[in-house]
Amino acid sequence: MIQSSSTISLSSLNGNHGWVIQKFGGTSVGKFPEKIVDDVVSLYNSSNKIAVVCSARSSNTKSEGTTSRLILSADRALEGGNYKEIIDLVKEDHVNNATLRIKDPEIKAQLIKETLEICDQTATLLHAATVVEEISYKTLDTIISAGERLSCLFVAALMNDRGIPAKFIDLSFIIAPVKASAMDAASGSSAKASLDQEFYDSLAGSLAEAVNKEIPEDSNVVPVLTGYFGVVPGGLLNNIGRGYTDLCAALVAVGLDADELQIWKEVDGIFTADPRKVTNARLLPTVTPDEAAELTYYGSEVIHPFTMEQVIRAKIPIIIKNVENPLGKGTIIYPDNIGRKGEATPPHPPLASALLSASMLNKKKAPTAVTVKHDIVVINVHSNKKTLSHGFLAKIFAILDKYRLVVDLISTSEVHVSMALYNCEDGFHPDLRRAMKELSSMGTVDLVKNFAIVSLVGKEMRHLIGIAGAMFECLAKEKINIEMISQGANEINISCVVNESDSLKALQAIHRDLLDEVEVHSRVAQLKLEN
Ligand SMILES: Nc1ncnc2c1ncn2[C@@H]1O[C@H](COP(=O)(O)OP(=O)(O)O)[C@@H](O)[C@H]1O
Ligand SMILES: N[C@@H](CC(=O)OP(=O)(O)O)C(=O)O
Repeated sequence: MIQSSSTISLSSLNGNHGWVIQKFGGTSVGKFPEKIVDDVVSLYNSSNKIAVVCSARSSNTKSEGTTSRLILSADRALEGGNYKEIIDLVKEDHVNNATLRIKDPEIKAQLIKETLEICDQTATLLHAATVVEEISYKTLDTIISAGERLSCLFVAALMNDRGIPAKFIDLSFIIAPVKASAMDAASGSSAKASLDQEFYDSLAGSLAEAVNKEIPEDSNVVPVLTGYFGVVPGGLLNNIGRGYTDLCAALVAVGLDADELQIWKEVDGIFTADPRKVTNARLLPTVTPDEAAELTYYGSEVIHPFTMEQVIRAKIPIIIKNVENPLGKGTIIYPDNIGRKGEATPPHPPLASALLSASMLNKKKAPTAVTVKHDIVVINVHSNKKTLSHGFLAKIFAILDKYRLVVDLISTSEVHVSMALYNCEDGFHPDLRRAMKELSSMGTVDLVKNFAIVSLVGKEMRHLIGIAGAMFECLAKEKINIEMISQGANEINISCVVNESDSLKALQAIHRDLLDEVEVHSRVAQLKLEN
């Protein structure tokens, strides 16, 4: 295979031939597994040692994928419903996939046998849950682990089938179980659970050990690691959430002291806006970890936010690339003020900017991207106290905390609080209803749905006076009503809540006025003249 310089990993360009970690999402495994093997893994494994980390298979969208099905099966088991039909769907999907895609009869038979075993073990676990009428976070995590085990068994089999020697490595048991005390068990919590840096460092070490044990140093066998990495304190789903495979890949990269972490998706990288919604959206060559985290949190699911801290601490760059376009340059996520492994720290920003031409400066001082988070509800609480009550906010947060509700945006006065929260249910999530009931003891409470959060993100926005005004002026011009406004404490995000029905118009108008290249130059020059 011919390699253009843009396709070779950054590490091999630097003359290193160390580990490169490649993470593949569930929809890529579902839709293009042959491309993963033939076009991506084979492109890199002549120049680097490759470790592959995969998520559970989704044949269409993530919400219909294996992890979502397994979570549904657990819900069904708890309600005493028919969990078996869900497991049968998972079984059928994986057996059909193996039958269709694996050519070698021996590899195929072994894969189908192991697939059936995992599905049967999961059904047994679900049956046990129906008997005890309870599913602990550990049980739920073990149920969802089936997704990554099934998917990685398949990917390893496909690689072997297509001539790339590969070995399946199950990371489900990498973490020693945290023994819950009788008191923890009674309160349903795991008080000693702590996902601190010490935990992550030791986990990264264990992940590297698992790889080194299975793959000898001079071997060309590609380890295929389950993106599920065991029962973390407090639960993987509970404490890290969906998208945990990115974090797994990051910790593998840290443990193996990799030269880079590649996150393979179905888009060319990170764009100035969702390219499906904004035709002029531009691919960004680089973004900082803070920008990537804000974009993910506010609707552009680029990378799990916990991933960045771990790899950047180890000075490992992250590259987002497209499985369908492996020759593309992708987007590099790395801070602009920290040197990469083996490199000196780059010049301090003022010195760096002094070297840039005036036109480049104009280009730099613009927002980076605009994003929309859908399925937002707004809760308004109006205190019934006639005088200032210092416990008002504390009480509200205690109630939200009790129901594990996360507030995306908040605006407050002494007696009034408006909060925007994510709610993906058709109606309202039961915990949201319960919280509303408790909040109503404090005053008048109303809950309104069908909103979206529109966020403008960019590290340069800290120094761009007038940018908030420009964003809101743009929305006013489009006659879009703004329900709430907030500027993130980190100053790289300005967000507002608008009606869901206006969200696409808002996204496109903000991109046109503040991110389209031609518009940005004149708009930013105008902001400078005004100040
Ligand atoms: N700013 C953005 N840049 C790139 N993709 C974005 C952006 N905002 C939203 N998206 C959407 O995020 C999705 C992420 O890519 P995809 O590979 O499908 O996700 P996953 O790997 O999680 O299954 C794409 O469908 C893309 O349209
Ligand atoms: N399968 C898991 C973990 C994951 O990371 O998925 P993905 O890489 O497809 O976003 C989930 O759906 O949450």
